[in-house]
Amino acid sequence: MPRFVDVALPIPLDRAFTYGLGELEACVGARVLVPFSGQKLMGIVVRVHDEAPVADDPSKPIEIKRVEQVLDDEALLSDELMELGRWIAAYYCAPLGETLRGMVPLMAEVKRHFVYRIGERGRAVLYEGAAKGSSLRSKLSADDQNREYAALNYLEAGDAVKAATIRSATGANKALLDGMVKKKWLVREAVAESRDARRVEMVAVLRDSQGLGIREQGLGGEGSGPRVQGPGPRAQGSEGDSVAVRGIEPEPEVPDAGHPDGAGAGENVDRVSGLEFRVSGLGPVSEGPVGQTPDGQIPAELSVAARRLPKLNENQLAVMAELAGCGGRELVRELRVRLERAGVPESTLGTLVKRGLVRLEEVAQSFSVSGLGAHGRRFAHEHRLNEAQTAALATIVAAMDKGGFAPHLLFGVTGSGKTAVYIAAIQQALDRGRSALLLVPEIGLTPGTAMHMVAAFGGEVALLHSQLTPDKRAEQWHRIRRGEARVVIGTRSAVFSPLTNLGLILVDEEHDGAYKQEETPRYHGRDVAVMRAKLAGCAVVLGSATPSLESWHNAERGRYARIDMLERVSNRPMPAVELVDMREEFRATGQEQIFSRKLLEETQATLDRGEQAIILLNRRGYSFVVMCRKCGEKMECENCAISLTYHKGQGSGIREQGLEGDVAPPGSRLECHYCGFKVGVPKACPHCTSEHLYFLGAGSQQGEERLAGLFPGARIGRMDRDTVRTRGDMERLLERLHSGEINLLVGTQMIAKGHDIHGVTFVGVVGADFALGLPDFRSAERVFQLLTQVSGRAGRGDLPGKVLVQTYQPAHYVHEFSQRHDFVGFAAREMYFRRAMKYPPLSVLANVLVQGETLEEVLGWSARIGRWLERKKFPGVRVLGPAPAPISRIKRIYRYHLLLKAEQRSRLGVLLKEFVPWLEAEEIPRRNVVVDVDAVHLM
Ligand SMILES: Nc1ncnc2c1ncn2[C@@H]1O[C@H](COP(=O)(O)OP(=O)(O)OP(=O)(O)O)[C@@H](O)[C@H]1O
Ligand SMILES: [Zn+2]
Repeated sequence: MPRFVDVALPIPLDRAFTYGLGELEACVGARVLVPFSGQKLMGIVVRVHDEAPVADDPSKPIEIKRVEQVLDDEALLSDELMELGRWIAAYYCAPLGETLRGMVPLMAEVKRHFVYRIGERGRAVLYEGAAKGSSLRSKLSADDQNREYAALNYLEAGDAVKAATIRSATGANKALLDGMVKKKWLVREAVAESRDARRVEMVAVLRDSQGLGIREQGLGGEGSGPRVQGPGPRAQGSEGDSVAVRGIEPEPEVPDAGHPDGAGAGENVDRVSGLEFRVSGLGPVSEGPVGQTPDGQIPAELSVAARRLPKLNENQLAVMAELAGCGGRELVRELRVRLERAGVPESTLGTLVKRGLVRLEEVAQSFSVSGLGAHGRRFAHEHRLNEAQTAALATIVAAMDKGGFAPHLLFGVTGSGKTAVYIAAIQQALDRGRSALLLVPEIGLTPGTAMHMVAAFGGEVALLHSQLTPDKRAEQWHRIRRGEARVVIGTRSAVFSPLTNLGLILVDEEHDGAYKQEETPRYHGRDVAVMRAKLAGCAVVLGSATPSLESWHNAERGRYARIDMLERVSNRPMPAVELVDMREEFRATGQEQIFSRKLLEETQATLDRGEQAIILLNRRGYSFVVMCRKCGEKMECENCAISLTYHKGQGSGIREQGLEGDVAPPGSRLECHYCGFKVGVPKACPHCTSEHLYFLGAGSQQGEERLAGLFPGARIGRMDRDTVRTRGDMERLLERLHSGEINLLVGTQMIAKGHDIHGVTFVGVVGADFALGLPDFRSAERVFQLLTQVSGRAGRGDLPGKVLVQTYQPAHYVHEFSQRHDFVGFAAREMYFRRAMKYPPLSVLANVLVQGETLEEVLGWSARIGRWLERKKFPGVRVLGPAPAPISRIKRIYRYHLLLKAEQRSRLGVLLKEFVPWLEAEEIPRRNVVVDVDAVHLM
């Protein structure tokens, strides 16, 4: 028996620690509790071995500490994920323990109790036992054997149950249960002890992944013929019994049942009688490349192998149908109301839970499952994939079928219908018995994509977003690991989901900076996704209308296969983009205005036509600079080297004529957007006591106020981080846009994110090229992305769109290319600049950020690092700096940085390998020196 384990601990040290095991057993990838400098820490076993550590000084033998507790019987992190963790730690120069900690969201589980679930082997035993009687070879007494069977029976439905509950129901005590865990009949899991009952409610979930073969066919579809988008039945369960199930088909035009005057009793009953299980024989699942059928349909995708068909009475069918009709899950509270109206007894739900057809889950109340019904119906209108989509899908499916690592860049213009391709591709992965992962930059900002997925895959989706509580996150994690959720949608850390048998990884809006983690480990979710696909040996698709130059470069070098979708769906044209030269505008009007005459005209015309307009003002707040007219000083944050932003209060007393020297309305404040620091608006300049304060630069709040004055009849909405704080806020705002309740939307770059609002025909852009002046080599790329993405919101419905961009730099090449929707041209031009300046992707870059509480120590450390690098002269690496970071102080922390530019990654690797030990030897604290490999944000 191995005697030692090496444990990676969540501390900023780049090594593992050896502990003795004693009588305990542990495997690589399991969590353990160990003593560490006076405290108890949870770490992950990275090696199990027999090599006693040798002391440097033999006269002082090392005292080996013991592992206190092993928390997992099996590896929590699979070999694949452990390997990924090691790669991240090495590539991003991060301590392994801190890296692994971020990969398992279960650190909150220590003081928890255990629950038991039936395992695969337990099921086999149960069925065999039923057929042949109990095993004679067991050492247990006949009574204990009976208790074991009773426990298996009790757990058969698959739910997780506490030991105490099992004992009272079956007499099996904890020792007996743990014996069963050892035999792998049962699985043991740690879960949270207590829940805050007020914040949690129950959701009923259709258990379709359990081989029951029941799927809703579509929400409002016609119900026949193969369809590509939307929920379709798929292969599940064992292959043995070939039975195809066409599933439950709710009738098309059922009104949103959640609506008070919606589904009455009659309608629900109608829906019940409309149910049908059609069973037919079936051919093999999907042979041959998809997309080669003449009509562009996916062949054989309706093939479903189901293990057994449950017999249900009418009431039970009603509940199943109701659940299927709202995407496979619904709040129990809501469901009850509707079932009561339909005259279905309350106990029916309980019966279905007992029969294992429906599962109850707890959700935090903030998770708005309710409303999915309405969303589901809106999303449900399905499209037959067009030629480009079909070809894209065929390429992805071919890669999946060929097997092995296959990276792709899906370059699809805005409105080309990438989401439908994602859904179809995920479906194909599931049909092949494999799992799929979809990464999105931020679920809260684009709830649409997630809703589409939930509508399409119902209970098989695990949604991992930032608003999950640690408990919820842990629960989702277990669900995924058990294979109950084979489709994971989430933000960057979802790339660590414990999915097995991955078939496909999709990264939507792969250019988005939100994929970059700005704390240790500073990984890039997109690049980790590619690595995960490599380790899993599966296909990966990075999708965007404005790919990052990194991915574009990889495609040009042939590392990624490129898939193009160059046209919008349904022959919709790209919007016409026009520039307004704001210097001309000033000359003509003699006034500095936020909005040009042309922009106001176009907005008015759009509203007059009954269409919707969007106006981008990419700064939040009212004014983003407050300056003294007399001494010229700007109001800065106490903690950061950043101008304070003026946020206007909502109190009365708003003056129409500017704000100069005036008291701001009640509730007004100056705010730092980096640290959150707030102060009241001073009556006089703190530097020179002059009363002439000057408010410059219009943010979205001012934009809204001005537009309200200019268009009194407009129904205005604002979308920025002040008005949208939660996913719920965003969902409500989008709902009001979809319904047309809002016809003029003003906001920051949030409005540019993948929203698909069909009524928008005009987009106005104010001050977006301001960012061209930022000291970051990616500034042109970012402005191009923003212009293209925001333009992409126009003309997504039946009417064509128009875009007006106000600029002070009309000659900049960003405008030239974005006006023509020419990403390829832009990329070529930008690549030329990157090559000349040796910037990524034509070099490898790491940002070494030195930070500390006093300027002296920061200067001292960065100077020493600079001198060391100069002395070492690492070949193939250029060092820029040390210099103050563009934002030289944030949250009272001083910041200096050095940029390392290497011709090849291996050259940078050589440097970094020596750098970290050198820091340690020099006693420069690790947490004060951040090494940001492939840095995205250089400010
Ligand atoms: N084959 C199709 N025929 C008609 N409409 C389609 C088809 N496929 C998708 N659509 C619709 O086209 C619209 C745009 O699709 P989607 O939102 O997926 O675009 P996208 O490529 O993700 O764009 P963006 O990059 O701007 O987010 C949606 O309203 C979608 O329902
Ligand atoms: Zn600040």
